[in-house]
Amino acid sequence: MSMLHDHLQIENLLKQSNIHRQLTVPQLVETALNRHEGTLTSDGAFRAVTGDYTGRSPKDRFIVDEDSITNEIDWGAVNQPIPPDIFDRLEQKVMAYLAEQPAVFYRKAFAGADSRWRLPVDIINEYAWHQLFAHQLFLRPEEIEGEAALDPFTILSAPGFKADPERDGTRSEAFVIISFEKRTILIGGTAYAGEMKKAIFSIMNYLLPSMDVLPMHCSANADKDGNTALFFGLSGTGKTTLSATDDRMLIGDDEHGWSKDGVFNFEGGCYAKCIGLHPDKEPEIFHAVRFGTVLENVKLKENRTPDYESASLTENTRAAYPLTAVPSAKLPSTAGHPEVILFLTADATGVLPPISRLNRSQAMYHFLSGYTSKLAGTERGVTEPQPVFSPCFGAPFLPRDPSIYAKMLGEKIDQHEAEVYLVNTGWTGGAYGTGSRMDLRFTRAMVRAAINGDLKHTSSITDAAFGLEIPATCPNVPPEVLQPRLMWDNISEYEAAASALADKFHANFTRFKNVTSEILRGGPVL
Ligand SMILES: Nc1ncnc2c1ncn2[C@@H]1O[C@H](COP(=O)(O)OP(=O)(O)O)[C@@H](O)[C@H]1O
Ligand SMILES: C=C(OP(=O)(O)O)C(=O)O
Ligand SMILES: [Mn+2]
Repeated sequence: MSMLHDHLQIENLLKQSNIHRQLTVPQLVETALNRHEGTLTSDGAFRAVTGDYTGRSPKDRFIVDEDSITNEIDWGAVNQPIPPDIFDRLEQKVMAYLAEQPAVFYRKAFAGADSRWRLPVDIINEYAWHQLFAHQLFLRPEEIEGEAALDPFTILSAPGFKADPERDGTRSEAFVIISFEKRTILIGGTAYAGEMKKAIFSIMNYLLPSMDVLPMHCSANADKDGNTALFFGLSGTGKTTLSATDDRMLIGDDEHGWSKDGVFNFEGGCYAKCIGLHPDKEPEIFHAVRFGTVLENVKLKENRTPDYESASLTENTRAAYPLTAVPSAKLPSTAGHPEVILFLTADATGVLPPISRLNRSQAMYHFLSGYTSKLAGTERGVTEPQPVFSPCFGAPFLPRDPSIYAKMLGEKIDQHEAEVYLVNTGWTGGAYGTGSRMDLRFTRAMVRAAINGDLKHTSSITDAAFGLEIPATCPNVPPEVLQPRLMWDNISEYEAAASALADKFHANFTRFKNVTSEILRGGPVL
């Protein structure tokens, strides 16, 4: 490393002759191909392979422990502290590393469709395809109006720079470190593109609550009259899949804010899982794979058509495309106050009903619990569904205490009289291994019925273990599918599994101190 680059500042780095600024999509694709960063597929998409890191690496993600934020961060396994001097040294090294690369890519982009809460993001990438990803996922300068209200953050991403844990103070060669005071995100050692967007999401999750906007790990869509639905869910539960449908306008597939005026997307694109992608089942996503789209870790056949069935590189194969690639997208991606809120959960025990209506207590209880499963691939080391309680259905991205977000959601639900449903997109007829994943067509029919109001006045059956109100009928869904106990071959096995899951809910909830009795009433009745 040359001494010349000691104490390099970001502004100086950006003045170097190796910097390519604001390249267009064709320039980025061409450059990435020339640099052998990936291949062109038969549909004109750009396919990249990331190597070792094919999902997020939560154990390598840190927040710099700085005076101005230390009392506001919910420190722990999700938000791991790292000292400022370690960050400073590593930042110098990463900048020196980038300064020595033959080419580095820079662009200005934005997060937040509503300018009042918009964050400018300066993105500096070692790889042209990462810059293409950033172009597609964040908002582009040419498609926004108004001055961004927030001060910018910078992403410095150098996947080829591997940290030395002994010397650099990281846990491994990979690191994702957020400094709120320096307004910088430092990424190295991993080429998984999702780290960039989820780091910006984490920053929005820190910044917005104090501005009276609720940041949410959810997708959103709306009908022509602006009636809005939100789909909360941890990775793989169906946010992207279920929000993309030809009868509603897509607002966004993953990250939104809810302000006093309605909902707005943070992003300018989608990041869809594409394992098993099929044009009949998920046409909007399938047809978004075209020139400009980034396919990440998708296996290609000999003739360069994507093999969506193959998980040989990872289960967590991805397509990154702009909202403009989705015909039903609403631009700019803002919408009214939600009327219907769906909590998506992928229950690997096969116990939770595929859809149930939640009263206020249950809505709060289930939002705080955030019960679901981590599905294979999105996080390093997860290879089969792993039951998890992830508060607010997004714990990995919440710098603050979950109760802050939950309180805001409760107030907004009350104010706007939103209806809340719990939707199990996971297993039925038995646990993972014996049962099967809920049929996507049925889930779509249930979601549609909930949004149309068809489930409001149907008679219902109260679930014996969880006290959840299960509609007795739903258009286009066989009635037995709605009742988990009827789907299991052996009722006593079902009952044992239900009671075991209820116990897990109770045990998990002890982590929340000072919750009201109203919220506690929303828990399992067993
Ligand atoms: N019943 C179901 N509901 C939703 N998704 C399902 C269902 N069954 C299978 N899937 C698959 O699960 C995955 C859901 O992933 P995705 O929508 O990308 O989740 P998220 O956006 O929440 O991370 C998709 O690959 C989809 O095809
Ligand atoms: C990209 C991710 O999330 P999602 O599956 O929700 O899009 C992720 O968790 O890394
Ligand atoms: Mn998604």
